Amino acid sequence: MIRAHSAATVRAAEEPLLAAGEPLMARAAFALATHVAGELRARGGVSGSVVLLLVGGGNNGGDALYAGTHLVRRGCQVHAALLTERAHESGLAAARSAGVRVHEVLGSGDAVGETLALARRSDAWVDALTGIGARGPLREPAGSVVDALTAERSAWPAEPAVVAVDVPSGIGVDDGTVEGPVLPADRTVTMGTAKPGLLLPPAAALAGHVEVFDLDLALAEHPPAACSLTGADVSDLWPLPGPEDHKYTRGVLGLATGSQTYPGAAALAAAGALRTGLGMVRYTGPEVPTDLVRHRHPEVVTVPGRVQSWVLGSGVAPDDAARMAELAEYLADASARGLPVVLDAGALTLLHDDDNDLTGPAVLTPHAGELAELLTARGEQTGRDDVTAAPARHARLAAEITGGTILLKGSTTVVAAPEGPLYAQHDATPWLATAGAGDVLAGVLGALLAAYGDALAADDGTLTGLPATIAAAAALVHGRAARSAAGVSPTRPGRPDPAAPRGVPITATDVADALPRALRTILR
Ligand SMILES: NC(=O)C1=CN([C@@H]2O[C@H](COP(=O)(O)OP(=O)(O)OC[C@H]3O[C@@H](n4cnc5c(N)ncnc54)[C@H](O)[C@@H]3O)[C@@H](O)[C@H]2O)[C@@H](O)CC1
Ligand SMILES: Nc1ncnc2c1ncn2[C@@H]1O[C@H](COP(=O)(O)OP(=O)(O)O)[C@@H](O)[C@H]1O
Ligand SMILES: [K+]
Repeated sequence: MIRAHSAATVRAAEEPLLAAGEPLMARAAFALATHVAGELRARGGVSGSVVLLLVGGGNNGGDALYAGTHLVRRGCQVHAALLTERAHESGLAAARSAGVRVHEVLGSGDAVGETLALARRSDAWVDALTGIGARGPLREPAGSVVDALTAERSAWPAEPAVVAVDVPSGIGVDDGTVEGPVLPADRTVTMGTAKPGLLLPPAAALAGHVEVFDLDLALAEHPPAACSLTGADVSDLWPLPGPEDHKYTRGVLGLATGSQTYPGAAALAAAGALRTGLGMVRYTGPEVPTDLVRHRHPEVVTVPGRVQSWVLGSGVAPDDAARMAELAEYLADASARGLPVVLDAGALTLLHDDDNDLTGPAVLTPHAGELAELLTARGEQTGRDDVTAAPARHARLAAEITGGTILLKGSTTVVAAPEGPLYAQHDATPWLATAGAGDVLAGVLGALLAAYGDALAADDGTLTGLPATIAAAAALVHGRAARSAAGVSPTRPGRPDPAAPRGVPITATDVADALPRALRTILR
């Protein structure tokens, strides 16, 4: 699991080490210099390269100034552009005496022009304007300098290397928002632990490859603010059948998805669920989707009976009054029994009305537009663009309002429960943005929840965070299946790797079909 801690937690965890005289900055600076040298080596060589440090007024700038001393020793010509009145005092003194060329660009009257001129001669730029001490978007002149450098770089995308110190300066460190200029990095060297903004959209896309440099911070007693599951985490929680199992103990999922108008959603949710592995899928719905499900998936049972979780609403339009009334009934029944339930598409509108509060474990699976509608219906006027600008904040708000877990779909899927860590999963490929992909995801998620259904229904509070972890796991597996189907290799958020395979178009059915292939590489 990749864990990210808030700025306040990092400060609290650093405090005892600093009080004990641990040279944290010296260690951080050495690691930073090593990574900058690595980028230079990959681009032709370290010695003789020119490095520009973009230095702000705090310890983030201090990290870079000390790193500059190591780079000078490795034969680099190092320039430091000071973009504030004051810079880290001892770092600056060390840099000057090591031979770093210091430019007080504020005094020139043209900080942007002077920094740009230095940048054009450099093979690497080190972004050390702000770290966890930043307040709000970058102030002037740093903001204009970053705008100019970003424009310069987009003209020459491969050059120079950009390495961010701790975080790309200007991102919302704790919430992943991007409210002003930010220089996109190739690599972010982050100190002690990842920061939420390095995992959460939209900021995560600006961080490039994230390297966590271990400072031995005492983080064990501090829960992460955000995390990303890895394949190993998913393997750990995946339900594996044992010799004593039979189909009812493996989990039975009830699907109330699809409608006369949108029957395909029923078949796709069933495909996703069946290939996730569970004891049985029961389908309930009108004639057209029922016939389609029987035809496509003869293993699905189409008579009612006991279930351990429900998926409601994929392929149901909110104006389909008869089908919506059925969904409301299933939701009330699941709530009464404490069964986990997935609310997708049309079923999300059940929660527009605050009479339908959730009592059992529930995962809502909106995309940005559906989340905006839900929040607006519940009195928080929100547009789709507001959600995409601050996905984590809006997902958390919706979780608090409804009491459910929100799985917010997008290129990075964000999961938020009313409490506990946020999850950010960037496992898919843009090829997944295709009709019906969400129905497959609902099926995967419902199947996993069915396996844990009895435990969740009997829970006395010890499994509070489990639906969120399961939701993140479903997003990971679904994303990897999409990648496998499209033939795309693993990615980080951000600039596409020109050397990576670009992949091929896929359908939602291809994603369901690729689930076993993806699981083969995950389960071990
Ligand atoms: N505490 C320590 O000893 C360690 C700190 N480390 C580094 O120190 C950083 C934190 O240092 P600080 O607490 O000094 O804070 P920062 O250096 O992150 O930021 C504070 C500085 O930025 C300025 N600033 C704040 N908001 C700004 C904005 N919107 N636009 C422009 N300037 C702005 C402030 O005036 C101040 O000069 C970490 O991110 C990390 O890089 C690491 O060296 C590890 C050890
Ligand atoms: N740009 C993207 N990159 C990667 N995955 C995406 C992107 N856009 C959407 N997705 C994923 O594709 C799926 C689309 O689901 P959804 O919007 O519900 O479609 P539908 O309702 O047609 O099934 C979700 O899992 C979502 O996270
Ligand atoms: K920075």
